[in-house]
Order: sequence, then C-alpha cells, then structure tokens
Amino acid sequence: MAIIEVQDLVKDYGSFRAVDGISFEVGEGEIFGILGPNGAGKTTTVECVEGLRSRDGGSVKVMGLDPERDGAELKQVLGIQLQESRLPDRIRVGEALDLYGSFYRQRADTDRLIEKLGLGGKRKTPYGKLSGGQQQRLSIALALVGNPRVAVLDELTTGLDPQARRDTWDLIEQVRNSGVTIILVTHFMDEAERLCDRIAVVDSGKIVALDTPAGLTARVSEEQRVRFRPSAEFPDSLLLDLPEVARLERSGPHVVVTGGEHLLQAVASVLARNQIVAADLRVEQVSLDDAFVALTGKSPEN
Ligand SMILES: Nc1ncnc2c1ncn2[C@@H]1O[C@H](COP(=O)(O)OP(=O)(O)OP(=O)(O)O)[C@@H](O)[C@H]1O
Repeated sequence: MAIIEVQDLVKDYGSFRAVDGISFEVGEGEIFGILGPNGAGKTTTVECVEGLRSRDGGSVKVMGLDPERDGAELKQVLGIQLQESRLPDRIRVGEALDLYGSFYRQRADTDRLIEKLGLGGKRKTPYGKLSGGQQQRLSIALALVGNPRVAVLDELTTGLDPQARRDTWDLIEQVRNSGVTIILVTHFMDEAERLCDRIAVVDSGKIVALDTPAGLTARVSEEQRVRFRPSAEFPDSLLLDLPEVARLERSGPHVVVTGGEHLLQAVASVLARNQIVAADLRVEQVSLDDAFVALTGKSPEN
C-alpha cells in the first residue's frame, strides 16, 4: 500500500524550475532513496513532501494528507531530519528531546530512544560537547521523538567517519524494522545500495530512473571491465581490434579495458599470444556508481 504518493510535482524558484514533474509512490515500511548530483532537486522535492515548501504544480499525499492543506495533522505523523541542522550549543540532549517531544501528541519513550541511538549517559551533555556522530544521532532521535509513521532523512551520514556511518546504517535498519517508512536523500552510492529498497535517481529536476539498487546496476551490467598492468608496452589497437573490446583507457601504468561478454578471455589470450604478462589483473564489478554515471552523466561526488 502506498503511504506517500507524489504526482507530477513541480517547484519553481522564480523562473528556474527546480522540480520538473516528479512522480513516485512509497510503500509502507519501505526505505525509498532519492539519489542525484548536487542541485538535482532532491531537497526541494522532500521539502514539498514535508510541507516546508509550497509546490507550483502536481499533488502530494502522505498517509492521505496534503502537506499544504493538512500541515498540522501531517506534523504528528512525520519525522524530519533536516540537512545540516544545528542546535544551540548549550541545550542538553535531554532538553532537546523533551522540547521536540512536546510538539507531538504521541511521544516516544525518550529514555529508550536515547539508549537505542547510543546516547545513553549523554542526557545531560550539552549539544556543543557532542561529537559529530553523536550530534547526527541526536538529529535522528529528534526526527523519531514523535513516534512518526514516516521519517524523511536528508544527508544522513554526511560528515561522519566510516564507523559512525555504519552504526547509523544499522540504526536506520532498526527503525525501518519497527515499521517506520523512510525517505532517504543521499548522494552516497554505498549508503543507497545498503539501505534502500528502491531508489529514484533525480537529475535536473526529473526522475531519470526508479528501480531497486540491483535493477539500476543491471541496466549497465552488460559491461565488464578489466584492469591490469602490462609487463611490456603494446599499441591500443592490439586490444581495440578485438570485437569484445569497446574502450581502452590508460591510467599511469595500468590499462583499463571495457567491453561485453567474454572480455576477460579475449584480452587474456591476445596478451598471452604476445608474451605480455598482465600483472595486478582485476575484473571490476559494475557498481551503482557506474549506473549513476550512465544515467546522469555526472559523478556521484559532484
Ligand atoms: N530558495 C531557493 N531559491 C532559489 N533557488 C534555489 C533555492 N533552493 C534551491 N534552489 C536551487 O534549486 C536547485 C535544486 O536545489 P536542491 O537543494 O533541491 O537540490 P539538491 O538535489 O537537494 O542538491 P544538494 O545535493 O546540493 O543538496 C538548485 O539549483 C538550487 O540552487
């Protein structure tokens, strides 16, 4: 059952169309990813879902509520983690949770929430004394303090170290397992791949693909890539003349060959016939990064 329905959403900033006819549905209990390069319109889209921005066209329904018309009702069932939110340095963890909790009719048990988020023992700690990872966890706790049915998390793990990121991912899975539907805005491929059931890839205000992570990578998976360091020089044409090879790039001492089926066998046998040894040979898997580049023509970091 769809708990969020977005149909032909349009948002203009002056004469600039930031969101240009976006449609998607999110099922109950799903983690739905919105992935795209900077400026693609991800945050604007979720702000229209949250009712923080008015839309210029289309319709949005969250649990049957229109964020613009039924804002007060919606706030009771929606948890929001804002991109780069900051609290005053001196507010204590417990105070922040009590304050945010006071906005909701159905408050979560804040002691349990604090434990679950690994902030046990930090109730009296001022926000400014928390580590980056702890501040991030608190912002997630604040999104969950109203026992929401739907949580929107924007740039969940930006600025966290690798361990804190993995811990946050575990936490989000627990939240989902407790029945909360999640929209996750991210430009990290590993995060999207690990957490999301489905991903909408957004570029220039439009959805360019909507699929499972595996479905997205399958779109470009006919390609294989072989990387190696040759023991002797050879002309590009040696490999480019093979029907299995589509492209050849050189990167320092390495050669990267891209092509179709049976690429490895074809390359290996030509090299062997020419007495060239392929050191550090690696067959690279097509990743969500590759799918992203193929779909948007941009690298995920930009
Ligand atoms: N208040 C605003 N006024 C004018 N233009 C805006 C405003 N907010 C965003 N934009 C522009 O709208 C486009 C979409 O912005 P948005 O923040 O939704 O993108 P995004 O995909 O979330 O990007 P990022 O990954 O950098 O957060 C960008 O070109 C941005 O510069």
